Amino acid sequence: MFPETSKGYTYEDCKATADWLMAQTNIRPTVGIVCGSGLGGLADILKDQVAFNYKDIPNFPQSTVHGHAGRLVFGTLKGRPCVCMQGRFHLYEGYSIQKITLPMRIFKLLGVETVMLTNAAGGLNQDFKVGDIMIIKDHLNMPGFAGNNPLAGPNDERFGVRFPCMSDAYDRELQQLAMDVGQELGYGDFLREGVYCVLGGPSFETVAECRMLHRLGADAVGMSTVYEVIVARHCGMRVFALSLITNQAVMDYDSEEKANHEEVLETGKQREQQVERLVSTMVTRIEPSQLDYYF
Ligand SMILES: O=P(O)(O)O[C@@H]1C[C@H](O)[C@@H](CO)O1
Ligand SMILES: Nc1nc2[nH]cnc2c(=O)[nH]1
Repeated sequence: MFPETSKGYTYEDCKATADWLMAQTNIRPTVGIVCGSGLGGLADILKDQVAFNYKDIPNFPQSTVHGHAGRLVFGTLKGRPCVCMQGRFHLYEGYSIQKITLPMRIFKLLGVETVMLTNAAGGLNQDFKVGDIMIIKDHLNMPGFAGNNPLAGPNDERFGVRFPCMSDAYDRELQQLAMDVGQELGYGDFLREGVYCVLGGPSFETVAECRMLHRLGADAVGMSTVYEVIVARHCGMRVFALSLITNQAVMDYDSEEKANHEEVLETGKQREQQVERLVSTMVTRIEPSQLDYYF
């Protein structure tokens, strides 16, 4: 009933999944949220929850990474209908790039207008500290340089154009909103902005790689988000993204530091509440384009 094609999923496959979800809940989300490693608690702030395990959703992959629960949660945030991925998919889990970005097209078909993505990342900018929240203003798509792009393959114009622009990928009004909300909440001391660089993972970076990425203009390095951003922008959704700097990238051969997933999850736990408040306050200030939504 829900076949996977060699090129990924067709429009009809995505629609079948969206229709299946809409038949199970009458919440019609205008905001879609993606939780990064250790930030799954974001989903818990939704009220009136209707949640689905990924394994029960037609076409959905499974979460295989510790810190990614594997649930799609519908609910409301101060009356705003939202959908939240409590756990995302990564290339290094062995899924195709089309498969890990499938939820963005399903968001679109559910009626989502704004996507808010979070991730855990290593800090390359020497002014950044562990626990800083970096508002992403741009990205470096390293796998993309080698042709690994989620839009490779036949283009379906029902989703978007063949050659989408990416110079405006990260919505500037939403970046400003994040800065304003962050200041109001008293987060000024740990709120930053910068460029996120994606690598394939799952191995963390060598010292030489970190030095190179920093020189190329990256402020933080991670293993996700960029592919979702490309697919979300292709189908016309507004995008906001942030990185929680969970560890300092190792830039020095004398350093005793070793990047590890436990530290990533631990930093996530320590900053989860602030990330939740930032995102939830932003959501309450984002105006949906149509006001006749219901839930
Ligand atoms: O899903 P995100 O990008 O937050 O996860 C990061 C990258 C790896 O999956 C993991 C490494 O600790 O955290
Ligand atoms: N690639 C990469 N991903 C991360 N996710 C969290 N920390 C890191 C890091 O240092 N490097």
